[in-house]
Amino acid sequence: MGKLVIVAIGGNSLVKDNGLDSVQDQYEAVCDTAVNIADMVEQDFNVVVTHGNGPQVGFGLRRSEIAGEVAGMPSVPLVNCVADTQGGIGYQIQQALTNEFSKRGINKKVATVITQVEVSIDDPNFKNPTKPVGSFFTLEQAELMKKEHPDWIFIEDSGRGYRRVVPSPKPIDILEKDAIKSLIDAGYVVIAIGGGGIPVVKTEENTYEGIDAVIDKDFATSLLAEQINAEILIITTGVSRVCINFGKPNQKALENITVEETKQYVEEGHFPAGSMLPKIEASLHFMKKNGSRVIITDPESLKDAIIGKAGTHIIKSGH
Ligand SMILES: Nc1ncnc2c1ncn2[C@@H]1O[C@H](COP(=O)(O)OP(=O)(O)O)[C@@H](O)[C@H]1O
Ligand SMILES: NC(=O)OP(=O)(O)O
Repeated sequence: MGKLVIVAIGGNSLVKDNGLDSVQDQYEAVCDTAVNIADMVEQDFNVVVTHGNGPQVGFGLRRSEIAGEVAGMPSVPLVNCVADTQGGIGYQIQQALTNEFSKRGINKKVATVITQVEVSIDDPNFKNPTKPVGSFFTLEQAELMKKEHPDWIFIEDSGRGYRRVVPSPKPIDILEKDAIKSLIDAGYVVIAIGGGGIPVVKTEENTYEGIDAVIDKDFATSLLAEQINAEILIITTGVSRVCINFGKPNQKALENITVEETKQYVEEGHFPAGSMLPKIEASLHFMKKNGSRVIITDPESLKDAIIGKAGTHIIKSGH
C-alpha cells in the first residue's frame, strides 16, 4: 500500500455563496474535490478523508431555531446538528468518490464512519466560544441580530465579515479509531471525523453522552493522523497558499517553510484564531508526532500540491 495521507477538506471550501448555495451546489463542490482525491489514489496514495462543517452546522442550527420560532417545532441540539452534517457531507463525499472511482475503473471501496470524539467537560473553551459557524454578516447585520438574541456571540472572521461562534473544546480521543484503522487496512478510502467529530463526554457511569459544541476539524484531523500513523497531512481550504501579512499590501504567499519558521510566524501573529491559526497549530502538532510533511492548499491545487508544485509545505528543517 502507498503512503498514508489524510486530506482534511475545509467546510468553507464547499460553500461558495455564503450559505445561499443549494445542496446540489455543495455536491458539485464535493465532486470537484473528489476528482482531485481520485488523482491521488491513482498516484497510489492511501487516502483518508476528513472534512469540516463550520458553515453547514451553522445553517442547520439556524434552520432549527427558525422552525422553532415560526412553527413551534422542538429544537435540534447543536451536537445533533454536528451529527447531521457528518452524515450529510459524508454521504456526498462517499457518493462522489464512489462514482469517480467507478468512472475511472479504480478498484477502491469507500466508507464513511460516524465518529464520536471525546472532549473534557472541564475544557475552558466551553466558557469561551471561538468556533465560527454559519453565514458571514456585516457589522450592522450582526448588531441587529445581537439585539434580538443577546446570548449570541459574534467575531470578525479574517476580513470576511462577522460570524456567530460556538464552543470548540479540544479533541482528546477518537472513539471509532479502531474501526477506521480496520477499514484502512482492508483497503477502503475512509471518510471520518466529519465536522471534527461528534463531541461526547464520558459520564461518571463510564458511558458517553453528546455535548453541544463544534470541534475544530483541523485539531481532530491531526489527532487522527497521529492515531493511524499517517505520513502526510493535507488541509484544503479557501486559499492556495498560507500567507504572511494576509490581506495587507505586503502579503506574501509561503511555499516551503520549516517547523521553526512556522513557529516564528505564529509568534509574529500572522495567523488569526478561528481560521488559519488552528490549521497551523494542528500542523505543528502533527509534525511533532509522526508527520513528515503538511500541505495547506485549495482543493483545486491538490494534484499539483502533492508533487510539490502548489500549496504551502511545512517540513522539518534540513529537508
Ligand atoms: N495568514 C493567512 N494565510 C492565508 N489565509 C488566511 C490567513 N489568515 C486567514 N486566512 C483566511 O482563513 C481562511 C481559512 O479558514 P476557514 O475558512 O475558517 O477554514 P475552512 O476552509 O477549514 O473552513 C482562508 O481561506 C483565508 O480566507
Ligand atoms: N468543524 C470545523 O472545523 O469546520 P470548518 O473546517 O468548516 O471550520
